[in-house]
Amino acid sequence: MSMKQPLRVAVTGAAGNISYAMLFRIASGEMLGKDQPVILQLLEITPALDALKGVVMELEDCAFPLLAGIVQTDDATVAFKDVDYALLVGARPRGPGMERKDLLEANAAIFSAQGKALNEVASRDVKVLVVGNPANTNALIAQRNAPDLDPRNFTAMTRLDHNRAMAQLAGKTDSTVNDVKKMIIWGNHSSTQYPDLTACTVNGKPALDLVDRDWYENTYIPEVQQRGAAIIKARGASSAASAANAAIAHMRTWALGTDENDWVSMGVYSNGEYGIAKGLIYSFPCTCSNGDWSIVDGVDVSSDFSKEKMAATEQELSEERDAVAHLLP
Ligand SMILES: NC(=O)C1=CN([C@@H]2O[C@H](COP(=O)(O)OP(=O)(O)OC[C@H]3O[C@@H](n4cnc5c(N)ncnc54)[C@H](O)[C@@H]3O)[C@@H](O)[C@H]2O)C=CC1
Ligand SMILES: O=C([O-])CC(=O)C(=O)O
Repeated sequence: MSMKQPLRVAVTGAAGNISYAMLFRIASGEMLGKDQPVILQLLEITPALDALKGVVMELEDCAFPLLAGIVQTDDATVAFKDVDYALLVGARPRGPGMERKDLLEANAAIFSAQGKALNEVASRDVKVLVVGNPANTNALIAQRNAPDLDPRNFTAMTRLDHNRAMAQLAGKTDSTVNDVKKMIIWGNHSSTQYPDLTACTVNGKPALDLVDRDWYENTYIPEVQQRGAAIIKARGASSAASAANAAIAHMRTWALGTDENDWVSMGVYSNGEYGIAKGLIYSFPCTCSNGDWSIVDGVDVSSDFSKEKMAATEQELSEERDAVAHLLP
């Protein structure tokens, strides 16, 4: 029997596709460690509570030794009560031909209500990951509606983009993802994101020495940017298992730390780093230790190419922020 106290983990949209690929792995210890019991606090909208009941029955039937309790509710103040981790997944997914920001109108209100609920009842150290799209701006909305919580507690998921970028590069260079270090996704989880290989290495060699500039600019970057849309086209539904995997990895890294000599990409609160407007939730290269993240300092962003790409995705985030100004106290 473990001696650790259970941690409380909220998951919203708990009867949805991503959650179905995620909850069982959280309950088995893949997110917070094989010695860390968890209490799952699951939020759904009222019409989905029956479906949620089925998911909970399955969680029970796994008899996970680390699963110390399950709460199922349609009330955010119940779901977020005293939570240490909150994975905000519940939101509408996009369909073919849509950009993620087209979901802003449908989804933004969810995150202002949930920010307020987190502010009211969550642990003061709660670590929040927003997965629901458009993730960066939804994270901004939640953060601004939680004035009593540190803005650093609110993050948005670009780990899936980071993992996609590593996998595509490993494939191209005939290596494995284990050989790829110091990948960066800058900016928005959208088609303006900038997958940057300037600092990246493969087996210790600069990635940009191993690939053609033309492939990098005209094939690689657009493929990473458009990978979500390609999956929607192929599957008829947006990525779920890979999104769940990235959410678990994001939280695990935040809680348990980054590997030596490497970093991850996280959408985090900008304090003006790299000249990015203060207050935006922008994806930066980050290291984590002791349950805290910090933005990696000193990455070379001096090329015109990098400057342009970083500014374009910042501009899009500013526009999204301005479009939801009415939800930003
Ligand atoms: N940041 C990222 O990298 C990724 C983000 N996503 C986004 O994640 C979100 C969820 O995707 P799926 O699980 O595939 O969708 P889904 O439609 O299968 O599930 C969403 C669930 O959220 C629930 N929900 C809706 N409003 C809610 C509310 N106010 N409170 C609690 N639950 C609520 C729905 O009832 C549904 O069960 C979408 O917005 C999708 O675009 C998806 C993949 C990657
Ligand atoms: O593309 C989408 O709408 C779902 C998503 O965020 C992704 O797969 O990156």
